[in-house]
Amino acid sequence: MEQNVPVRVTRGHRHKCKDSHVGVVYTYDGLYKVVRYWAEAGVSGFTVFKFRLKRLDDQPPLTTSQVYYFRGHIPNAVSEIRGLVCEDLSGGLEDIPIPATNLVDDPPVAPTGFTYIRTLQISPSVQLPSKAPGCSCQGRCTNSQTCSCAKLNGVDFPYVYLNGGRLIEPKAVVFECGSNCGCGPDCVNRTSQKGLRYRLEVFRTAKKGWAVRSWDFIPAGAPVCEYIGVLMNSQDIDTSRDTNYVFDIDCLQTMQGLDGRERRLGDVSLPLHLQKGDDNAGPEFCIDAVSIGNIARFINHSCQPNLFVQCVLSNHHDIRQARVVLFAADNIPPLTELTYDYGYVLDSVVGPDGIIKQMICYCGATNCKKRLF
Ligand SMILES: C[S@@+](CC[C@H](N)C(=O)[O-])C[C@H]1O[C@@H](n2cnc3c(N)ncnc32)[C@H](O)[C@@H]1O
Repeated sequence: MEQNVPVRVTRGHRHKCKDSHVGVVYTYDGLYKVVRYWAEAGVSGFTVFKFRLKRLDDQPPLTTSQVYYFRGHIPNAVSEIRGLVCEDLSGGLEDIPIPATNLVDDPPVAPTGFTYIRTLQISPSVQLPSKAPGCSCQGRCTNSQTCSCAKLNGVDFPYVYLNGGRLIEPKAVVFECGSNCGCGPDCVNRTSQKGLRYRLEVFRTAKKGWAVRSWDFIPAGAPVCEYIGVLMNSQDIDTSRDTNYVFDIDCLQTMQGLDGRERRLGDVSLPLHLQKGDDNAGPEFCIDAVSIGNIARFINHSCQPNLFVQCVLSNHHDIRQARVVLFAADNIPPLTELTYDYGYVLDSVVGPDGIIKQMICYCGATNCKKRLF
């Protein structure tokens, strides 16, 4: 205090959860200044020195509040869910129900205007690629020297058998086993094909519409969901209507990286045999989830996301129609909003009238670019 040296504060929160071995969760709360100290008798009669600390300005928001928040509010039953407006948005299609909550609108409304589907719908104008040959393994693929799908990924399987399968690192494209493979549904190289694993909730926000969070801890590298909608030719998209739910399938852009993705993924390039086509031509296919889609259509953008987009090939090997799967980029604590980087280049979105469109970003990240596009 006399030398005016700030101190770092770490707080411990008692937390009985299976993910904490010591029963305490620690959060770093930033730099504080000692503004006063004094001595008083403690509960056992000994003299105890006490210090009053004041948090310094211009620091990231406190994380302590998040710990208290998620500790108290993970419901155990439907009846405990505050602001429930729909018990299962998937209408029973997913193995785990997806409740929707709304504590923002008065009266609270449920998400409307779309139909939930679990698998991609194919627009009649889209020609599907021919099927990939597949490996000849049986049961589970375990030998990366003999599994032809593992070999396509380089030296080893892209996933490890941990928590139901986790991606070791982001890749240009992940080759999974598909319909012509000899292995079964438990194969680790089908990690992204196994449906939802976490209890996800769609919740209403004040400024971003609907959003998604998980009640469960999600470990880094775990698949969260696939972006599902209608697979369309990009040129068939009617730009005069809502294009906010259209995901361009562009593995080159995804991997060469834009802003947040670039930092996270580093210098990754597509395997040579997949580098065909004109890079500047733009994506040929997209997934339109405006009126038909799954949970992924509710996931918002963040300039500091906790999910990343991974292109995955399973039944065929045409990257223009790769599956788009969202994986956890970090260990994600329960009740944290799930987000990914939409990857827009600023001023790249032009309306049907030829005027550049802009959208304000409300992600709240310290490095927020302030605009989505
Ligand atoms: C794919 S939808 C995501 C779900 C959407 N919030 C909803 O209510 O259905 C994309 C739209 O969500 C909103 N959105 C997503 N991320 C946002 C952000 N960081 N800031 C502001 N709006 C955002 C924008 O309206 C965007 O066009």
